[in-house]
Amino acid sequence: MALFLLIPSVVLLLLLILLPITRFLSKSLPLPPGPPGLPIIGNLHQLDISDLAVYLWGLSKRYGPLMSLRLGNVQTLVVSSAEMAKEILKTNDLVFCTRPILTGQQKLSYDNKDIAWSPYNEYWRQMRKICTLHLFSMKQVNLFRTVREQEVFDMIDRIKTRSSTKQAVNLSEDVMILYSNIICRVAFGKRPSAYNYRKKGKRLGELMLECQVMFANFFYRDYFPLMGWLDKLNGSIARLEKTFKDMDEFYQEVIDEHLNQNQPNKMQDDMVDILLKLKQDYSNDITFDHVKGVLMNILLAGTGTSASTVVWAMTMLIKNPEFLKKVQHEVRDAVGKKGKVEEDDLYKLDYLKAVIKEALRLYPAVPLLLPRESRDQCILEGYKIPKKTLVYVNAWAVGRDPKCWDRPEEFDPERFMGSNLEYKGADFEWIPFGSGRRGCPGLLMGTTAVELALSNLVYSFDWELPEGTIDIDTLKTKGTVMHKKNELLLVAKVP
Ligand code: HEM
Repeated sequence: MALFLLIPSVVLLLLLILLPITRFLSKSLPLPPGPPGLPIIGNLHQLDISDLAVYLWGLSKRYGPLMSLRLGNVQTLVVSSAEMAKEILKTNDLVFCTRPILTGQQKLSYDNKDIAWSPYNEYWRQMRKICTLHLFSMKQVNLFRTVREQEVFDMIDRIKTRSSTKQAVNLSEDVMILYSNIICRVAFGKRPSAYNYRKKGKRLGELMLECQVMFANFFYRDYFPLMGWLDKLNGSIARLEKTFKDMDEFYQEVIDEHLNQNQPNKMQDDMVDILLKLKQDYSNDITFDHVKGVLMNILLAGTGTSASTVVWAMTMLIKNPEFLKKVQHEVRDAVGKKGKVEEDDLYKLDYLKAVIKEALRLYPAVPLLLPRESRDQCILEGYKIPKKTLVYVNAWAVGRDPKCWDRPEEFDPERFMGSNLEYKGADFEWIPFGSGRRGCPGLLMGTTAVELALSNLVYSFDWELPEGTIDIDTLKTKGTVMHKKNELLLVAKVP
């Protein structure tokens, strides 16, 4: 009996002694190394935001795969190797699975009532579970198959018309139109052009662009809480309010249209219908603001990411014609003279999938993933990571980690042939969709739409550089989604 009482007492005593010691030790541990900064602003003045992922990758070669920066008041960690990405996204996922509160994102997500920018909490857990089941599941993705096929075949027809005049095709523009059409039809039941009649308001495409600008905008209050007044003074807050109001009017119009049972030409069960049904079923938890927040995620997360992936894949294929030939051979062989690639054919196209994976390794659509924030203090590799540290996982750098990739700068789809690297994010040397609790829930929807478009592009045309063009540049845009900066202009020839 005495022993029965003695053992727990000893354990308790040890805990009482050890806990303060570990706390003390972890407090005295250093932060990960990083470039020295200036008082008050820290490293903010050094950041080259025109090509942030590449700039941070360069710095990490000097300071290591766990690198500290101080952005104004905000302690920041940049992660640049597969090994350390695994520490953040898997081993310590529960510590790093919340998002920072950022002014632009907070406003445009109705106070984080969305999925992407919501902090990690009970609301997010429920909403993500519900949306994964009802919006992003395989069953749901399959339901929208006809929309994807119609839109891709329409794009191919448009390119065919232009190819007969030998005009160069602006693939960046065509592919962006394609994915805006697909996402709007899947989400609202209509193409975006249906909303372009708006006289007072802006067109939907312009509005979406404005949201992206606001997401990437520098708000003083995010880094210097006492200097938020500067955001008012320089007009950032007024611009954000205006963007919010325009978007809100748009969502409201779409919702009113869906609530009106008599609307003409209505497609059955688009995403707004599903969200409105969920709002009814979970009337205590889901409001119109939640519906609008999730709509914002679908609109903005689903278009640019897929479009940039197709454009980078085509850029890489044109720059490496031997791989273009191989992938054309695979697709044309598998599909024969049918005239188009349908979704049923995609399972036969291993080489095409390898091309897309390799393009995503070298040009991940979201090169710094979405930022995370630590929910608690934690120790990594003997360094202290304080609570509320802003965390960037640099997928651009991870995809080029020489410890994981042979000839990392070379485009070679064959490295993915026969490899079991999967999209789901379990392999940390390749994380274009992130991983763990906050990994991309739209992965299946995104990859299916990318595979269908790319396979039809290489099946239907032979591609050449326009006359007088010697090579294609790989300059990138700034912002969360990394597009090719200069539009991809190519000549399409019907074989
Ligand atoms: C090629 C296409 C796509 C790529 C490369 C991509 C990539 C990503 C990445 C890197 C993240 C951040 C993951 C992290 O922090 O670990 C993300 C999050 C997210 N993506 Fe995607 N995405 C794509 C398509 C889509 C589509 C089609 C949708 C929906 C229509 C979507 C919806 C979302 C949402 C809602 C989140 C936030 C998840 C959360 O915070 O819980 N994505 N995506």
